Amino acid sequence: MFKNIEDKKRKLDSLRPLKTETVKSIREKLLLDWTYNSNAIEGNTLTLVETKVVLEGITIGGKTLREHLEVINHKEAILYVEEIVKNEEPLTEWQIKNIHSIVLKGINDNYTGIYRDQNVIISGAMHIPPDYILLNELMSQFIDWYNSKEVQEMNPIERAARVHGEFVKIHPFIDGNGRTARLLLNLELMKSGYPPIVIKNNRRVEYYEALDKAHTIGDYSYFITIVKQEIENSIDLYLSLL
Ligand SMILES: Nc1ncnc2c1ncn2[C@@H]1O[C@H](COP(=O)(O)OP(=O)(O)OP(=O)(O)O)[C@@H](O)[C@H]1O
Repeated sequence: MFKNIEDKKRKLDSLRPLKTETVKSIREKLLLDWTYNSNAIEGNTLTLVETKVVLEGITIGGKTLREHLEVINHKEAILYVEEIVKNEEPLTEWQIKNIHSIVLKGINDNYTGIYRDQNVIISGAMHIPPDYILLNELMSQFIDWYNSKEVQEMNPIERAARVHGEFVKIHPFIDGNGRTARLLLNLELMKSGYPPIVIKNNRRVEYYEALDKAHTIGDYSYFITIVKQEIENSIDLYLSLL
């Protein structure tokens, strides 16, 4: 099921140490694409080029402060996730709250790193997130599940997809769940030596439908397929330039 990607990853690993300038430019590209697409999925109207300009420190006329902050915060959250990977830190509720705090910094400060105190629905989704009263218990179970032998022995690609899916199913925060889930997905992939992936805004509908399948009938195969395709795209980018 994962053989193709594992072969490609081996090919990439055999080229290590990778050329530093090439790696730097690919990282910059993925960082920009990831930030642009993840924010676009949740409704940010800045284009790819505008997102790049904002990351260079320039403001875009007519765009809200919130949209600018979403870009700046997302880049900072990626840098934070890279540090977690570098320091081999474990996944904990505390780390998830830290990532979320960066995503929403200056946007919704009353709720940064704090579980929701209200019930929510995900518009367009079949699944209804659990009652807020249950969140402490469910998030603690989520971490126990993650640390279980079954999950730790899973193929890292499947584990990353399920971490995203199970987290966003709980929907612990009032806002920013999607962006945090995509950061957790890449955190998990990067911990296992994979490059980060970009879930493209133009695949949004397919992505939502795949998550709906996972949440309603427990079938993760559709979502795992999307993750696999995007890993191949990221690895191909490296292989094409190295
Ligand atoms: N059928 C679905 N439709 C839309 N989103 C879904 C669906 N199923 C799961 N999701 C997940 O929920 C996220 C959106 O949740 P919501 O609309 O509550 O936004 P949010 O919590 O503010 O997160 P963000 O703004 O970062 O996307 C999506 O990005 C996706 O990960």
